[in-house]
Amino acid sequence: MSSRNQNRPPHSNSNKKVGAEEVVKDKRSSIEIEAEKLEKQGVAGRARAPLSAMVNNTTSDSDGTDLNNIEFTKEDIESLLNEKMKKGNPYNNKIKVDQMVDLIKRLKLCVRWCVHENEKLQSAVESAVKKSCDSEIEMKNKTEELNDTISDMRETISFLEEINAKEKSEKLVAIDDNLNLQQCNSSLQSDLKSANEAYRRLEMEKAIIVESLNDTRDLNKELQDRLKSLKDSQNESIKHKETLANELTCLREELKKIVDDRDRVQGRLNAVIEERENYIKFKYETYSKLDKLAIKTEALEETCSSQKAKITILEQKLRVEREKLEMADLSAVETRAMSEEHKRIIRELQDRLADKEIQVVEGEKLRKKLHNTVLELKGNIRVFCRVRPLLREDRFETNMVVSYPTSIDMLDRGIELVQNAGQKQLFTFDKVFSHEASQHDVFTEISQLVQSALDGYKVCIFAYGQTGSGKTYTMMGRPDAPDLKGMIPLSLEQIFQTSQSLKDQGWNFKMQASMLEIYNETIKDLLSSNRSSGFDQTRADNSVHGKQYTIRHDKNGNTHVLDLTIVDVSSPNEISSLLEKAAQIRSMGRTQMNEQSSRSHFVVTLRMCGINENTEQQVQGVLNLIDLAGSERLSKSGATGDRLKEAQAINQSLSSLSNVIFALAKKEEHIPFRDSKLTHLLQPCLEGDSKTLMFVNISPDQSSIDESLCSLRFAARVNAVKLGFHGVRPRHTQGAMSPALARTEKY
Ligand SMILES: Nc1ncnc2c1ncn2[C@@H]1O[C@H](COP(=O)(O)OP(=O)(O)OP(=O)(O)O)[C@@H](O)[C@H]1O
Repeated sequence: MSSRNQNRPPHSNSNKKVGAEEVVKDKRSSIEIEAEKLEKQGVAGRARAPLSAMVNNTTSDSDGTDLNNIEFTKEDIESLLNEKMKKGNPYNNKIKVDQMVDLIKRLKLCVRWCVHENEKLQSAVESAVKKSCDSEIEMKNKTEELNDTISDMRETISFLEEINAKEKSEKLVAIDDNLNLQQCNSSLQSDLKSANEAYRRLEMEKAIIVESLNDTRDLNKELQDRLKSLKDSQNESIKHKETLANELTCLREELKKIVDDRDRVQGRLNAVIEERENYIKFKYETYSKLDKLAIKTEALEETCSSQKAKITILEQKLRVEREKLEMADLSAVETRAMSEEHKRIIRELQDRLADKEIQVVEGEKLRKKLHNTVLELKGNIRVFCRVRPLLREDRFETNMVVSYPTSIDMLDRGIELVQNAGQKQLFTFDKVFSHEASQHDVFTEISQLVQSALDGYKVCIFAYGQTGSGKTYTMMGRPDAPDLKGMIPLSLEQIFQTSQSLKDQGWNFKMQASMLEIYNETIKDLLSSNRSSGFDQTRADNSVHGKQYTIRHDKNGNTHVLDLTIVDVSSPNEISSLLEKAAQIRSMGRTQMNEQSSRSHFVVTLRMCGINENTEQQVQGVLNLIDLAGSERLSKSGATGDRLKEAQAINQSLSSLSNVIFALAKKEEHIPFRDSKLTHLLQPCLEGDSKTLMFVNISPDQSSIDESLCSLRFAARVNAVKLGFHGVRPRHTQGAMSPALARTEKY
């Protein structure tokens, strides 16, 4: 500001100008006065030319004098005006005139110079006024520009102030959040200080600009008032403008620097914020880890303290135990000696126990051998008699026609048939089951026989009796009641269970099942996949295909029905489903004696082949389970047509069985096995190499007394038949231990 004031033109210059004007005025007035004087003196006749004409003669005189090269001072003019005529000859007019002319000439020249100078001044004033106007307009424009610049600067300043405030708040937050960032914050604060300084400088510059603007305005007024000083003022203004422009440039540069600084600070601030966020994240993670570590440390400290306590206790215990040990060491030798003695006794006892176990096994073997020998020596077909209870159909019957002798030798072996006259006919069998005997009671008696099949024997169990006497009930049970399973399903289940338990002893059994019926002297395959279920379908199948199955017996006494379906079975469930299938297909019909009468002989055969992988023993057993069709008296049954034909066929095959039995009983040479399919099939069972059991089923009602008597007589004959297999052993080597004999714990 001072410099600008210093640059301002001093007022003395304008005073000088004013002085010059006064000098000109003075010159003009003095010239005019001199001219008036000359006119008065009459010596200025030639100088009376109009003043304006002299004035108009600007640059050169009429005599060619260049006015620019001439300069009259005030003293020159005053001396010229005060010049008097030189004293000489007062009468010499010529000299006086010449002097006058010379003076006039000089005066004229002086006047012309004055006029010329006046014109120059006037043109200078006009150009100065014009320049002043131009300068004023220019100043106005510059003033506006400066005003715009100032408003821009103000906006920039307010923007910078906002940024400043924001930066300040962010800095404060950063300072609060993180003390570690104080260093960064201090640098930011220094940046902020520099920004504030720049801002203050800008403020000062702004005040300077405002002041200079005011000065410029004052100057402008002064220039208007004092036109003479315009040139200097203009120069001054130009200089001032240049200065302002320079300052503006400087300000812009500074502003640019500030913006750059601000961007840099912003970048650093962003980096600081990012660093701060990372730090906060790291801080939280560290805190959580620290918390976990603190928890773990606490837990470990607790564990340590508890462990220490335990260690202390254990150390105490250890001391006590050591003391005890020391005490115990003293008696250890004695104890060891006692222990050795005890061990010796235990070893002796174990040896004796093993010997006893071997003796038990051998004893059991012997018992089984003797049991089988007794059975074999007995030599006849065993007969069990079973009486069924009275049924609802027998409701008109009041008394049973059977009774059971109670003497000791007859208990469970004798049965009496009470005839009309009260006469009792006694029959004895290997076992008699009263009408109260359950399926379980019956099976308990045959289970050992069934078991013989697994030992390699051929076993045959069949049920004989008049129709409706309980053969199917005994052999198959009731299909709708699992608790009333008959001998066939119970026997097969036992075979599978026992074969499973024998696996522990190294026995592996392969089972094969076949099921057939003999209907009207024709064999029918009940497991054939070609036939569907149903009585009628069976007949149709047979009639269509008319397949004849041939019965063959090999030299080992095994029976083969050629082309018969043989199914490998490995579980009781499989055999149960086969039984179910066969029972559905089996020929059944209604007779007067039985609602569901078996119209065929039903034969289930299970072949079992056992191999002991430990002893390499092999056994082959066969279990035949047969439910025979019921005999009936044709006159009583009232059967006709197909039923009559069926009944005749049944009776025929049963009488063939009787004939075979009678022939065997009489030891005839020819045994008519081939008279019927049934006897042909049963030949090996009746000939010898089998253990055969016959159930004779009895109806206890009065109306069946004759059939019951026939059945009992027939059974008695069967019971008396001596089979010719004395001394015959099962298929495995004589004397070798069979699977059943090996099962010492069970039998
Ligand atoms: N021990 C018994 N306990 C209860 N009911 C029995 C007994 N024995 C047989 N029955 C019943 O007597 C009826 C005739 O029995 P089952 O069908 O077994 O005789 P069956 O001798 O097979 O006759 P068929 O020769 O005509 O086939 C059936 O209803 C059966 O349930």
